[in-house]
Amino acid sequence: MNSLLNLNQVAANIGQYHILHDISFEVPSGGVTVLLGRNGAGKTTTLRTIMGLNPASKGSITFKNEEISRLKPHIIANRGIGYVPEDQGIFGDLTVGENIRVAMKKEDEGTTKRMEWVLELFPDLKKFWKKPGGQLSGGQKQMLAIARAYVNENELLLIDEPSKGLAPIIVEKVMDSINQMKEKTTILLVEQNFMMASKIGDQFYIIDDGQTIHNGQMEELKEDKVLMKKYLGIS
Ligand SMILES: Nc1ncnc2c1ncn2[C@@H]1O[C@H](COP(=O)(O)OP(=O)(O)OP(=O)(O)O)[C@@H](O)[C@H]1O
Repeated sequence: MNSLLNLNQVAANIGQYHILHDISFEVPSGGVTVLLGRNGAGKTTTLRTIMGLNPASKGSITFKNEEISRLKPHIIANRGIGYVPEDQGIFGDLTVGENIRVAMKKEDEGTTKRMEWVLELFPDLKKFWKKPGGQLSGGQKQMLAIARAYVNENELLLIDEPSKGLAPIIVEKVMDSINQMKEKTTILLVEQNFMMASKIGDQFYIIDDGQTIHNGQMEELKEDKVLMKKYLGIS
């Protein structure tokens, strides 16, 4: 098993509700793996389950061939998985610089280099370094959320719907940035915007009603109108 992350028959509950029934997929090292599916299919819950925020009730989750499904979220994060949640998780009262600093796990050369790189990628963050996070535009908040995860020495980034609520032109910008980031780290992306996902994704898994039901290369999916209509509602 050479995949970076592997989920095998994972189930998870939220309170009394069985939300994930059978999630199985692999994320190879490098590139972008995309989780697709309709609203409420279980994509966000899958990412939360990987992070231990919503622990798995059954099945196995391995990261670099080690079982992580029974570990606490901060331990999982320290193993090298960064998480950009759907609500971005930035501090509205802290400046851009402070938001990045509090996210840093180390202040070493590697962290400094990654920070410099990500500030080149998102020049707005440099420009608004002293501005409170709460006063940024939607796109800038998304860039800040991604930068906070990227500055740490992670081998895998989980990014939940980065296009959500953003204007098309800003979506393009965020997409270009993730495309550049994929040269440096492995990305597991949840995305409803199929156009965006298909441009940057290498392989995909479709989740429906808490189960992984189909997977393949993104190039193939673009040609499969029947599948897109049936599970993604795209015609
Ligand atoms: N706190 C909660 N309590 C009860 N049910 C929940 C809770 N959070 C999510 N769910 C349910 O779990 C299911 C999966 O939700 P999830 O957010 O993982 O879906 P998703 O595929 O990410 O969709 P979306 O893009 O709409 O967020 C949905 O039916 C949702 O209603």
